[in-house]
Amino acid sequence: MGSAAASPQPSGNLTQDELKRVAAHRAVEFVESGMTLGLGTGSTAAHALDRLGDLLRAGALPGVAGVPTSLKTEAHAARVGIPLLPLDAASGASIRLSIDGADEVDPDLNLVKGRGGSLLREKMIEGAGDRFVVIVDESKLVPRLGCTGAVPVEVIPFGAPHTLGLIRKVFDGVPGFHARLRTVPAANGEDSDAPFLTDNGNYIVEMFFEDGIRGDLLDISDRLLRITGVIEHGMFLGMATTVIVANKDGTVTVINKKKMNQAVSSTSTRGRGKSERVWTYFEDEALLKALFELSLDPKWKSEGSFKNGYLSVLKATLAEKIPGCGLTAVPHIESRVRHFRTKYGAIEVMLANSGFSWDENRKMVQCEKQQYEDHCKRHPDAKGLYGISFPHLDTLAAIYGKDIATGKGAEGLGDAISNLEKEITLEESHDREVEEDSMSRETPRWASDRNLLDSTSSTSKRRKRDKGNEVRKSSDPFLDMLGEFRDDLKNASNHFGKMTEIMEREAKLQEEAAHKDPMQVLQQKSITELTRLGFTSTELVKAASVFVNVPNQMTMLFALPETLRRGFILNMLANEAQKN
Ligand SMILES: O=C[C@H](O)[C@H](O)[C@H](O)COP(=O)(O)O
Repeated sequence: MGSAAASPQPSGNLTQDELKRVAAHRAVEFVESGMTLGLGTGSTAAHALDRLGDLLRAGALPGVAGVPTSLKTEAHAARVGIPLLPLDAASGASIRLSIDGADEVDPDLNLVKGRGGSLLREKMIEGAGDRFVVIVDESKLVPRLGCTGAVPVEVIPFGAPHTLGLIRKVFDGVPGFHARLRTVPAANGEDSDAPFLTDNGNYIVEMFFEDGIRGDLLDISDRLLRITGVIEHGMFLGMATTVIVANKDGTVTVINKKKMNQAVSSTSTRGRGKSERVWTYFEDEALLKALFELSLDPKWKSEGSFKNGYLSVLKATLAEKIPGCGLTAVPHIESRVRHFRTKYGAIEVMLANSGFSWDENRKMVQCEKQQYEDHCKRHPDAKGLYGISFPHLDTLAAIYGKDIATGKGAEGLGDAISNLEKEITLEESHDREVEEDSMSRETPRWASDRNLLDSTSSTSKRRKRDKGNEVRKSSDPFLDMLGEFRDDLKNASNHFGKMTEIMEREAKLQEEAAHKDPMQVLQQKSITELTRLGFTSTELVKAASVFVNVPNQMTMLFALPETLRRGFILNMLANEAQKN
């Protein structure tokens, strides 16, 4: 969509209202010209209305119209210039997208709405559309619906005390439950007897729970709706398709319902039962938090690998944090950890290639769709990442990449070693687990530089290399050389002082290379030179891609005086980045 003004940039110390605006502006990015929208109600949705109004007035979204979920929203939308439609057969069928706030969002993206009294029209309109995007600040995320305040129920005024009694019966015996008719505060701010009236002229019963609603929400919903005086309740079950969360630090997490449902491991563990399980956002968070904590404990992680039994520790932690979650060490947790490690690696591999970048705000990889699809043909682990938020990248980097953050060699060659170590650590971690479990399983294919450039390397080749330290050969000696070089870095990387060893080995490689094809020699020489010049592993890989396509760049590198070589490569990488 077009944009009349920039979305708010994330930063620290945002107020809750600013966070609401951040989420709202992000949601408006989903709006396209010609769309009929469901327009939500409340302080968060109000920011979306303002933003839409700005865009419409700037001529950015021709043909957009909205169906308001309340009288207040109707007035607001009219004020900011959003054309309005009533909810009739035509508009109901064509509502492409609704954007609205919520009072609570649970781990399954069920919502409590209606604390502003607009739940009935909201449910009608948002239920009629194709996509329902919910916008909240982080404070709205709850472990269970009903944790933070009232769950409203719209009832007809006739016989309201009687209906209230029937509602109470549904929760008979539930400790701490109570319900009351909502009233409007008197002018002096104190309680009054005047019932609150919805836009539809109805009353609201407010239900309160001590620690949220426990039990089957659909069943509870049915029981409430079977009460004749009840018109609708504020539990929006299974309706949200996307939830946009503005986090305290101003970053945004986009949780996609489809993605959550697809978030099952594609890995099969033979002989150990099915690993398929839908993980909620909160379960993922709890898992990664526990994994991170374990990674800090040398009893459970050392030399880049988690130790036997760590899955059981994770299981116990999750059982304590999320009672009743029923997550098992194998296959559930094992499979999910592997999923995260694989996707983390896949993202790292993508980001090492030109044309891919990381959108810190949306927490997703940015690239052209075609480029992504081509990449996936060579790197299937990257599938399922296009346009999907991956909020855990930083945590995973902290878990799997923290060993490299030794503070030594923050720049230059030390950095190159560290970065390479990071990838090697990931590979080691996987192999350790393969040994733990003799069952056959997929092997992540992301932990080798070779995969950055050549997808022809097979699992069996890697296994052979890993287990027997045999020298591997691929169809491309240049890539082999990169791999060997990496192995050497791995061996030497425990201490920066081992650089001499690496360079000696490099000299030997060069000597060996002298008997090879002149192009190979040049490639080896170039990579050694780039390493000497202090380029990181990511830069090395990018440069290698250029060298493969434009060998003259290597010739030019050595034609230049040493002092100019680093600048030359930086320039080459910058040009390459611009091209993509
Ligand atoms: O009736 C009110 C609506 O359901 C609102 O969407 C909900 O109460 C959230 O409002 P706010 O964005 O002001 O927190």
